[in-house]
Amino acid sequence: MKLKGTSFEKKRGPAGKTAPSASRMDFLLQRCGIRLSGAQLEPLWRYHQLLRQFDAELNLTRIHNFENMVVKLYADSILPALQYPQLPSPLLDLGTGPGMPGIPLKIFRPDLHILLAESRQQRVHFLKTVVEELNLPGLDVIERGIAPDFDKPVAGVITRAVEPIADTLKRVSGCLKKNGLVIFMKGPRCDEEMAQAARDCCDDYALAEDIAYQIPQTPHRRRLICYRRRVAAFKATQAPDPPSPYRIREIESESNPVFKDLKKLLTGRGVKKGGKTLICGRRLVAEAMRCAPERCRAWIGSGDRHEPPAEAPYEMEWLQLSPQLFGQLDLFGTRTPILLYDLPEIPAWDAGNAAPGCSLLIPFQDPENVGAVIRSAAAFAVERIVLLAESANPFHPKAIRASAGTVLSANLYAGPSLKDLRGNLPVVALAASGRPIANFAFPESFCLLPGMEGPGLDSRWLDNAVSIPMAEDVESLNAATATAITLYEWRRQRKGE
Ligand SMILES: C[S@@+](CC[C@H](N)C(=O)[O-])C[C@H]1O[C@@H](n2cnc3c(N)ncnc32)[C@H](O)[C@@H]1O
Repeated sequence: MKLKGTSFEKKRGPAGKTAPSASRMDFLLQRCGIRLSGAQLEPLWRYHQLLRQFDAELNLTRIHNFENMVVKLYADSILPALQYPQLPSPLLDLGTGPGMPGIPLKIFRPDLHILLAESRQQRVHFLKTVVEELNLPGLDVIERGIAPDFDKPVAGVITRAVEPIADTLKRVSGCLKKNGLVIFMKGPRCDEEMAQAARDCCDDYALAEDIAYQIPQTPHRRRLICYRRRVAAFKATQAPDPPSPYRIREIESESNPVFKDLKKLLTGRGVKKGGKTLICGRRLVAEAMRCAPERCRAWIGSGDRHEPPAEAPYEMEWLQLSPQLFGQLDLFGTRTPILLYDLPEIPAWDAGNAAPGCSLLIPFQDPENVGAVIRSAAAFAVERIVLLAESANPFHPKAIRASAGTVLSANLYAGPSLKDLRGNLPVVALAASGRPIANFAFPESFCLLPGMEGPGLDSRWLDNAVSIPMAEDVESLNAATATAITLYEWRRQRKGE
């Protein structure tokens, strides 16, 4: 992928040092254990350029050396996501200054909804410019100082270089939900602050994590200190909480229009038309609420009133269905509440862009195969998952379940139909007649094309096909299984380099 105003080639500076570039930034991040896709590197590089541009006038950071900026600002901001992957969302970055850690974190973890809170007007102006330029959904600026009267509900707070722990814990008392997390990015010596917090805030917060680590390949030591809130957010006005924050609607009749719309979501066509899906199963529902609370539209229950969990968004509706109606939606018989979930936009795939790595083209018509292959693609860190027009909807409830939820945060793109795939694409196809995979060296950049279930592959792709050896009397492997084996071999070769 080519970035605006730069190139991925290494450049030499005047003194023989490697000049700043996106590829140098990528290299430095990788040394810190952080791997970004091209689609993540581009906005980070753009952010870096804006930070440099505005810094001269606004004095945004004291770190100016390129390599230090990458390591001490961007890598430092991203590493909490590797140390503590269960980051909550929405996540308030309290005192973000020029956007640390919130902006690099958002680029690394696009699934998080991040609120950048900053009290100084000039910095707010810079943040708004960055947010507009990067155009990342789920990245907002809160232009005010956070105090206990700030009552927008959040599931977590993260903060770096702002103030002592106890002060922040008190400051977020109006917005942090019960069981929410406050994550402090600290240096190694913060025991005194923690002792103070234990004295002042132990009724409202419990220490949940204390993770010591080092920025890899550097001597810089860090600590991630997390506190879990034991109590509900206090309203600054002390007004009593309403009995339930959710609108509850009882549905008993098959002819209820809301129920009829829900039933349509049991087919791929209904999911596509309605722009929504049903997520079933306790773990997947919790995962979806954590990753994208803003997409959660309704909590669908039956029988005993299982309240939505504390991290659920208040705007969500609560539908209570009769057991008979619920049974019709409970495709997998989990008997646990189902989530009505807004689909994310799937951007169009740019086939002309020879981006590095693997673009997995999916033609499968069985939603379970689509889900299973997305799960494998996530496991083997495929760069792009391209859904061809023939593919079943990846958000069909069966696909979501087969993907074990990985579809909710996968790098999905919408591709053309099989017949419109350009003949000059660097396609590696999968076919029983192909050359044995063990003798094949995967190129740097390619499109992996498995055959459709049933008809298999169009003959125009057979020249560059690989096959997985099987016992003689077996006709074929399941398409998703064959793809998983191929991805394993691709990854193995890449690691061996
Ligand atoms: C030392 S800077 C750190 C900025 C950033 N977190 C970083 O690590 O680079 C602290 C920032 O927090 C902001 N700030 C301080 N108190 C705040 C509050 N109560 N709400 C929002 N922002 C605050 C300040 O304006 C300043 O920009």
